[in-house]
Amino acid sequence: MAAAAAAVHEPEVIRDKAAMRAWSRRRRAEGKAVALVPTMGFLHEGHLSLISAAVAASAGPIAVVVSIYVNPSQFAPTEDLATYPSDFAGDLRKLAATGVVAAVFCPPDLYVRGSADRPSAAGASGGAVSCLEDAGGHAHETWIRVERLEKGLCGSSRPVFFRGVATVVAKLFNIVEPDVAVFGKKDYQQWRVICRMVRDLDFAIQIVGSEVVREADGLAMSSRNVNLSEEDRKKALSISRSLVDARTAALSGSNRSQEIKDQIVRTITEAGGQVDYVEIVGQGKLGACGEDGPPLCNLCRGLVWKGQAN
Ligand SMILES: Nc1ncnc2c1ncn2[C@@H]1O[C@H](COP(=O)(O)OP(=O)(O)OP(=O)(O)O)[C@@H](O)[C@H]1O
Ligand SMILES: CC(C)(CO)[C@@H](O)C(=O)[O-]
Ligand code: BAL
Repeated sequence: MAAAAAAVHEPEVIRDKAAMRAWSRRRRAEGKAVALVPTMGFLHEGHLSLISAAVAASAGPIAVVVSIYVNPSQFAPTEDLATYPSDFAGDLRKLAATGVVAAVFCPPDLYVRGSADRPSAAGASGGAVSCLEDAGGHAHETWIRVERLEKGLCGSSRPVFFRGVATVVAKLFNIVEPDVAVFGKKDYQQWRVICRMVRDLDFAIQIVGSEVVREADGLAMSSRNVNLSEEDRKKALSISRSLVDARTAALSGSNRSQEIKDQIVRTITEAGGQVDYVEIVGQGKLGACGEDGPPLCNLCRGLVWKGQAN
């Protein structure tokens, strides 16, 4: 017998901040919890798993909002803002097919821009640190910095990334006013930064961290995977392979974090990859684990690394 087709539910598309806030308030007045899944679009199964996690997080009626916004302030001018993949029509089809997404928030812009005839905060001669700071005048100038957690790991090669993420997520929280928000542990440092911001700034929002979704061959799903050539994709498999080996070493009793890190670097380098960093850290504070820090007990889930897509 054929399986019953999943219900398709066309989500409401909302582009305006005030309309989004009003929509959320109406859902709450109806007795529903509002769950937010922030994304930058070009959706894949990893994103859809966050939607399932949002539904699972709520005991009662829930209205799920997925935001699609490629946030310029988290990109350095040297990064790929202009070429970030997008397929809005495809995203809407995927969201409708889940049957559980009530609204898609896709604002054209979330920032107040300055006027070009007034000096830029970055200086008339440029010097912008993110893709947002090109406008000057009375442009956006308020930033959230999670001062310790934003440093190191991915923050070393992307010094304005977490400032941009924390600020845009706070803006999304203020606009959507969710009860629950879901983030992927693929971006492990990002998830921890957001948890800390929510704690420190008293946002009344439950933050859910959702497990990494991988392709059958182990590659973590990621929107930017579409940019990989067949050859690069094969090289990228060395990332998950090296992590599985690291976990095996840790589970079999190794407490030598430097050896484990060296082995990860070797596996990726031998496959033709270039390593930004490999660190073994505790899950909460993201501080060093192993020889220089606390014991390696959290290794299996606390590994954080950067290659493409954790
Ligand atoms: N494979 C995955 N498993 C679990 N969560 C994921 C996965 N991929 C993305 N997410 C989560 O989805 C949310 C939105 O991520 P985003 O839209 O940047 O997609 P992405 O695939 O991470 O893109 P990129 O290729 O830019 O890293 C984030 O919370 C991210 O951690
Ligand atoms: C959380 C986020 C949507 C903020 O722009 C982004 O960093 C992402 O998609 O991971
Ligand atoms: N999910 C990560 C978003 C970024 O790399 O900008």
